[in-house]
Amino acid sequence: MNDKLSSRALPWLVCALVAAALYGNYYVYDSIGPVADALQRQRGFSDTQVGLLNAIYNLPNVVLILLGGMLVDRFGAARVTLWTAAVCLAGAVLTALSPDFFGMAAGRLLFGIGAETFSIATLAVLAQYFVGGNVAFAMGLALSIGRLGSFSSDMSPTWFAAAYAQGWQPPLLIAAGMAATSFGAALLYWWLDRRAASSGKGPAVPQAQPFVLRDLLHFGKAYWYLLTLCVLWYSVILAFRSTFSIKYFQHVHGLDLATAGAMNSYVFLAAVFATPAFGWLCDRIGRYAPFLAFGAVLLPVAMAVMTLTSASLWVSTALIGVSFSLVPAVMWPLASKLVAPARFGTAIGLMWVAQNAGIGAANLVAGWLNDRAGASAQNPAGYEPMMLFFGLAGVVGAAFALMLWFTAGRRAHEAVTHRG
Ligand SMILES: NCCCC[C@H](N)C(=O)NCC(=O)O
Repeated sequence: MNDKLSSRALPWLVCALVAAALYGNYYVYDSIGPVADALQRQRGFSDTQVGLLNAIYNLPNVVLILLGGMLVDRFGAARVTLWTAAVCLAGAVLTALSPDFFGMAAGRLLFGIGAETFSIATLAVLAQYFVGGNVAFAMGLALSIGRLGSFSSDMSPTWFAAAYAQGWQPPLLIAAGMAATSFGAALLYWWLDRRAASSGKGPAVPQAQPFVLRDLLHFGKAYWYLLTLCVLWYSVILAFRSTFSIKYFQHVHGLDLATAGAMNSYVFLAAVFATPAFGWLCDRIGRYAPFLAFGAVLLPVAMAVMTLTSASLWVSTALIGVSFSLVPAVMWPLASKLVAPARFGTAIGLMWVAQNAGIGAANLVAGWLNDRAGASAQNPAGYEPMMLFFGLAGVVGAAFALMLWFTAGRRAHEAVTHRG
């Protein structure tokens, strides 16, 4: 491998491949929402079953994320990225080809088992290759390309209208194709990493930082407020935007599938550009907690506008778009400021464990509420309990963000780096 490629271009080439792998992975994650209505009409799935297809992604990860972190430490980020991309591909193929609900759920389970560990491994890859600098920018960039995958999934009813016209299965086969692309990118990265390692030009692999239960005692109040916000905010945003929103737009606001998907997609599109921009802005002015609180408050406001007013869906979509761009841009850097660097792995691991439990539960509760109230195109009012549930969760999340701001996020607090 030539020296120039190793020293300058290699980290960015790795970043591009990781981003491409994340693109396919996020596309598959969001592929259920656009076919939710078709699954109900053509296969007779209830909303509880539709919710379960996404909940089953999260629930095993309540335990597996910790194991995934250990796998990355034990076998290295490159191998785990490749293995988990293969597991995700197998899951996506099984989901698309299954003749019944149980096979499909098994596919989504397999995909979930691979996907969250895959995400952790990709973060570890970037941390290794950008140890000399630009790590936050590289991570923000890769996350943005992942969001582009979510955007593409929501736009797929427009881009692949012919596939959607044939029913629920062709769109899921396209998702399986995206998983194959993600695997291809992971394979290419793994090959590049091996070549770099064998020529002595690979990244320095950092000392493993295992999950240490005792560390939790050292986290201050502000960390627990942030964790609670992380659980509630991601539960609302992902259970709503990635599972039920397209169907909700179709049934309650009378949009056709392509328009509903496009409306949902603008949230992700905004995040592609705005997340790194907000991150840059917060870094420049050195304030995080007020921006986090502002983003968190916008979510229940958007839910209220969507449910209680006759304002155009554009208004609530714009509000959710700002929230979806601002909160992740601030949450992860802020976490790194609230705990000592040596405990950062434990802090993030615990946030993702709780986050997965929350998103899984929110998908199940929302589906159950819709079924109980008979939510459908003929009974749009049946969606009200779900929206109330999401609204209340958003309000509690915003309250924790405000508490975080007032206890540990004032200007004087943020001027000093917390030592945890
Ligand atoms: N691929 C969608 C689920 C991502 C969950 C993951 N644990 C996470 O929080 N990623 C960061 C993000 O904002 O997507």
